[in-house]
Amino acid sequence: MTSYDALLLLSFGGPEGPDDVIPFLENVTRGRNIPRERLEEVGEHYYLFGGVSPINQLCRDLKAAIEADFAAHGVDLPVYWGNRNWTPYLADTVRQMKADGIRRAAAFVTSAYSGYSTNDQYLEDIARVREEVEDAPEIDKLPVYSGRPEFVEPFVDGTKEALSRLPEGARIVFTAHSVPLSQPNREKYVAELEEVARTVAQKAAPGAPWDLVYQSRSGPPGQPWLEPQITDHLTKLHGEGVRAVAVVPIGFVSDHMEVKYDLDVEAADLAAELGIAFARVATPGTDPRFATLPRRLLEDAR
Ligand SMILES: CC1=C(CCC(=O)O)c2cc3nc(cc4[nH]c(cc5[nH]c(cc1n2)c(C)c5CCC(=O)O)c(CCC(=O)O)c4C)C(CCC(=O)O)=C3C
Ligand SMILES: [Fe+2]
Repeated sequence: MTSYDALLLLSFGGPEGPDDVIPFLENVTRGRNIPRERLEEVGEHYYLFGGVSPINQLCRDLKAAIEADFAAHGVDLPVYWGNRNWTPYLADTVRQMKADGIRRAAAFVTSAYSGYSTNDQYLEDIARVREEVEDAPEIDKLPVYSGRPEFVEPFVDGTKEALSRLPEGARIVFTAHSVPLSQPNREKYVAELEEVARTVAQKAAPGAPWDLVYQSRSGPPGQPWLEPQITDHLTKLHGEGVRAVAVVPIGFVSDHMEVKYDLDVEAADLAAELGIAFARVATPGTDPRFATLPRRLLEDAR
């Protein structure tokens, strides 16, 4: 069906136990000017979960769901998995692909948006590893998919469901990972987030008020990042009399640590303190619609 002979699932990576946490954080932040205190703080988030990030199992599950979708639709392509920051490292995966005779792979990245952290940095990873591995297969990143219904629809259903559980007058609060204002292609990232937020709000609750806010900021205090942060925003909403929120993490494809800690622990605890009813909507994860997306993008790439 395509000129590709493999699909590569390309992700962020995360620690698999307490001893992995510091080396993982060092991998993520090498050369990126993140204060030591922030690293120690984030390390604690991982220790709270036994040093295991949810992201690796989420990738295994997504890989299995993609393989099942391929099998159900007669797509005879092997699926490989590699990460930027932890095992299985992309370089090792690419060596395995080469050993298996793969010549040209399409990469499906676990991030839906344009922007540096969300797209360009993954392109850099691919380019670097292809330099590193002699005679490496060609690897084309599949297009940004934030506008695709296979990504958006699970958020629509989740938002409807959350609103149905919350009292009247709930505010829809979309969240995404903050990035420095100076980051290349930040405008494209924000424009796509606004588009997804608008679409989900319109489909889930036409006319209902919504906000787009940010989370998981990590740079030095003086450096401007995208704002407001969800915690400040909850305090502000409380001041305006809002007593219920549906929090929709449109910036992410799976319920990994930034969702499990920064939303389900930190933001949820603050909401409880403020007396705000809080419902967090699931990310696409292994939603069957989302699992069809690599196949659909491959069909388009044909
Ligand atoms: C836009 C964006 C996404 C979404 C796109 C995508 O999904 O790829 C994302 C995802 C993720 N970020 C993750 C983890 C971390 N990100 C960090 C640091 C940073 N993230 C940034 C941006 C983003 N990050 C930035 C600009 C930094 C500053 C350093 C730098 O410029 O690179 C740090 C350092 C410590 C800290 O938080 O300060 C950690 C540990 C995990 C794994 C979670 C798990 O283990 O389950 C995931 C999926
Ligand atoms: Fe991050």
